[in-house]
Amino acid sequence: MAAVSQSTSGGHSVSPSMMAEAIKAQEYLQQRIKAKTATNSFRTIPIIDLTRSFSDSLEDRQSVANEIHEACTKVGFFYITNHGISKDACDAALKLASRFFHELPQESKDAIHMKKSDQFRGYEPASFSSVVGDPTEKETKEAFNWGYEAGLDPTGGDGAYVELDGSSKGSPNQWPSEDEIPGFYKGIAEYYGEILQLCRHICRLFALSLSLPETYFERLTTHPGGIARLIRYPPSTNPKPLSELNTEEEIGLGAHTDYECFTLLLQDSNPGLEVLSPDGHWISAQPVEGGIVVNVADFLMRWTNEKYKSTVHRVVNRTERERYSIPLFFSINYDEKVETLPSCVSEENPSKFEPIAAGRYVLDRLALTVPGKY
Ligand SMILES: O=C(O)CCC(=O)C(=O)O
Ligand SMILES: [Fe+2]
Repeated sequence: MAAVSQSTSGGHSVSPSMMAEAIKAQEYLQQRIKAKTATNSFRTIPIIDLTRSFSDSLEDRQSVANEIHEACTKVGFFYITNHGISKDACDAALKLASRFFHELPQESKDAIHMKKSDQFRGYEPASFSSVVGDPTEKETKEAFNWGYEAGLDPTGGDGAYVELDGSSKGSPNQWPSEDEIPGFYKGIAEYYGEILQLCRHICRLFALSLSLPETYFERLTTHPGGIARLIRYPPSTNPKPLSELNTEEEIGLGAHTDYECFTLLLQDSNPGLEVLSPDGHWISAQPVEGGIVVNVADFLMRWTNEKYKSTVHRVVNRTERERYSIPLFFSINYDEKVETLPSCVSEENPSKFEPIAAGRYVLDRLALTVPGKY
């Protein structure tokens, strides 16, 4: 998850060493936004056809994993096609996003406002939060955020779900009333369930891509972290093409990296997502027919000893139409404390990182985006 509603993350205590690491990660992000290095620069985002990943042949599955390895070491972003989620299911989810923002009266949105949640859930009005943690940095997006609950998981989960801070409370999700938006929960559950299972499939490919046993991540994803959001970007009031000459952008979502393992992003047919090549060029992640965007996030970058890249991105709606997107930020079980992956360390390349629990890492990053709080 990129930073959302940081002003609601109260009560969280940060240990000095973890705090130092979170500060370093934040500084590293700022460096990447400003730095211009030719190393690892890219101009296109690879498209990976998942057809062979569903094959009975390990060789087929490994060949897709090899493409993922290439994309993650070079770009940190890729599209997947033939992923098994139908066009109808994707269209239905995007339609639900539009219904949420259009059909629900403002007072009903306010009734589930994110400030009522200590877990970043619910309705997030435009400019309520900013990924850079600076309230003067306005963003045009508005969103509805929810997280994993066992009822949304087609496997039913293992009953051991915990939140980011390691506590297990009841579901902190704030759902709109069924009377006002009939079929909303059911529609969300259908889409979320499919995406969650796709995330687990991708975990198997990630394992193969990192020369690990295919089932390596399975026991770590029995009650995964899975914050998702419906996002609406209003039409641009002054559309400008993506160009080096335009420095004043109408920022939908500021430049950031995601914090978890990886993100699966469904976007509608309007462009808006832009990915920063290390040489300073913004590359448009144009919608691809039937494609879902996958990007490596910071926890996975850390877990792979920085072998896999978590790449800076932002959203600018350059059209006169509304844009909708639905990211899901997939994490291993938040209470799982892990060391750098064994295939990413060697005598010549020792681990750069201490073991850390997945949820703790995300929470420390979020905490830092509350100006003056820690
Ligand atoms: O809306 C998009 O296209 C990207 C959203 C995103 O990057 C995020 O929510 O972290
Ligand atoms: Fe993001």
